Amino acid sequence: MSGHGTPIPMTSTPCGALTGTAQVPGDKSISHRALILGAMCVGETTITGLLEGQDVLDTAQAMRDFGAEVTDHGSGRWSVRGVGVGGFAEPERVIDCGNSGTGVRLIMGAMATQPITATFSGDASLNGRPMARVTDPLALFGCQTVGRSAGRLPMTLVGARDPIPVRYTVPVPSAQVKSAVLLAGLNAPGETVVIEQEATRDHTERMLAGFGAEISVRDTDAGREITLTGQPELVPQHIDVPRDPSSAAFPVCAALIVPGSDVLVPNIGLNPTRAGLFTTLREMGADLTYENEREEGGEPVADLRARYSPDMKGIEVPPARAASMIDEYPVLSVVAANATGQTVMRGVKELRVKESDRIEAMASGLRANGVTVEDGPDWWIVTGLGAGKVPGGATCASHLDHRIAMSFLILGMAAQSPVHVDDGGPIATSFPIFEPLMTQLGADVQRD
Ligand SMILES: O=C(O)C1=C[C@@H](OP(=O)(O)O)[C@@H](O)[C@H](O)C1
Ligand SMILES: C=C(OP(=O)(O)O)C(=O)O
Repeated sequence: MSGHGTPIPMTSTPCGALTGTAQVPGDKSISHRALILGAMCVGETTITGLLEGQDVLDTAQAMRDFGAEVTDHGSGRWSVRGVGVGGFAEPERVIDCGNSGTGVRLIMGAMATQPITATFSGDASLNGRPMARVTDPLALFGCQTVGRSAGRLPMTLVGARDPIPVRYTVPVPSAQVKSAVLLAGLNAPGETVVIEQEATRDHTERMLAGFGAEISVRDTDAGREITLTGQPELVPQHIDVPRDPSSAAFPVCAALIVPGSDVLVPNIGLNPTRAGLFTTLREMGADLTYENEREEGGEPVADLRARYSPDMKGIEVPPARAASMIDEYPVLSVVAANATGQTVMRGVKELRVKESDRIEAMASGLRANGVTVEDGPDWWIVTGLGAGKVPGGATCASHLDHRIAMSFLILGMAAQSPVHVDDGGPIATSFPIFEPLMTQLGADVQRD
């Protein structure tokens, strides 16, 4: 959904202990992929636990625009009657991906090797994000792009009539770029090979295998090499979407910094390409345990239990861990402000090209609330004040970025004075039940 409604200013007031169980919604990355791959099968894919956040709803609408039948059966149950690999219809209107980088980049990949033309756009945040990282490799398949010179949306893609498979080394650590190339490779004859120097979330590879594609992964000196055989007949699946570790991060971090808290966050996927935050928090001394560890649908899953941890210490987060916690640095910086010593985060320049420049957004909001932050092109350092010592009291800009808005609301729960955000509207893109869920745990989060 393009554009953005009236801003929703919000305030988080310091609260008493957070307690109870937090049932966070389905994984956003997996939800997008389930809809897109469902649309590329002949037959009906069924999905349970789909995240019904705006980002995913925009992908559902896009799949309808490309000819798939996407039905909402209520309570997170959805079905997709797909059109098969190479069967996308030419959309009659602009594909509006709203706020979602994952949505637009994966869908561009999926249509790039089909003989159709589509125009893509989004909100002011998405239209400011780099797209050449996707259109460059898609050009190798024979897909043409017409658009703004800076490689920004809106832009039109003319899909390749006779696609050729590619061998491509992803130049930035990005699961979205990797996935776009793999989805384009689906409709190219022969083998498409993607090499990533740093491992990023592997949901596309896992799901392609689940849908019956021939895909193999091996570790080489150049990195992780993924080989996909094009033009398979994908087989419809049932997908039970696990709960999102990136959403779980918010109640977990809140519990660690609010005195007396004890919160259970059940059924969280702990795929190693996603779980870096939890490892980091434990290294900082967080009382965070994995209960009932098990495997579900080939993924490691556990119930997370987070308890107030007043003695956390800042650490240097290993840069090699960045990809596995890339969306969690904003909320980590809030925990870091409530720890003692410095938390050093390096190798994170990708944070500057998310829904906002997340280093800049967090650094300026934290400073306004009394926290010392230093930053450079691909690093930032938060100097912790210790448990409960953040003054708070400031209004922070969310810059159309859900994770920034939620992070500052978490900051307010453990600060000395309330913290305000200028617009909580973007929270609905990934975590539409954030407010009631946090309130039910005992937080005081209000719309102004
Ligand atoms: O593939 C995905 O589902 C995602 C990949 C990451 O983006 P990049 O690929 O740009 O790192 C992440 O930040 C985003 O929230 C979801
Ligand atoms: C970066 C994110 O999403 P996207 O790139 O899909 O907009 C996110 O959810 O934090």
